[in-house]
Amino acid sequence: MVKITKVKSGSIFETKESYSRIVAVDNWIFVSNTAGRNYRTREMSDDPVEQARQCFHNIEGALKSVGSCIEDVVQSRIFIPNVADARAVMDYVGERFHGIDPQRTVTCSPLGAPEFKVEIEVTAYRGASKAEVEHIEISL
Ligand SMILES: N/C(=C/C=C/C(=O)O)C(=O)O
Repeated sequence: MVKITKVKSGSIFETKESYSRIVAVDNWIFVSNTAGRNYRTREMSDDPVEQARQCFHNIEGALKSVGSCIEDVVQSRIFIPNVADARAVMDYVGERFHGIDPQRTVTCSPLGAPEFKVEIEVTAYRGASKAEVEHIEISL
């Protein structure tokens, strides 16, 4: 029997707009597009890199709640509305994913409101961090 776990993490929108921070289907873990807001205090920095830091904090906490971790991430989608913020944000994201190397999509397109400078969505596979990984390098 498939096991499905749905996690709400404190964003007021999770209830208002009927979504989960995480839906875990057996070992596959789908994390919603996550803002750089502290959901408890409702504080959010104006600085895009600080927001990215908080996005990772939120995602890591959510993954932990289902027995997973950032090292289990296999896919990432980074949304940065302002192209001018992309270099700094992606340098930070690159540091955080160093050695994890998930699949990645980056897009510079509008988010729900102008104060959101970055949002991050990931997919993880519980236990991926402990799996044997074959690294292949090709030249295209
Ligand atoms: N994308 C999101 C926006 C939420 C903002 C907020 O709680 O103010 C999210 O993280 O779900």
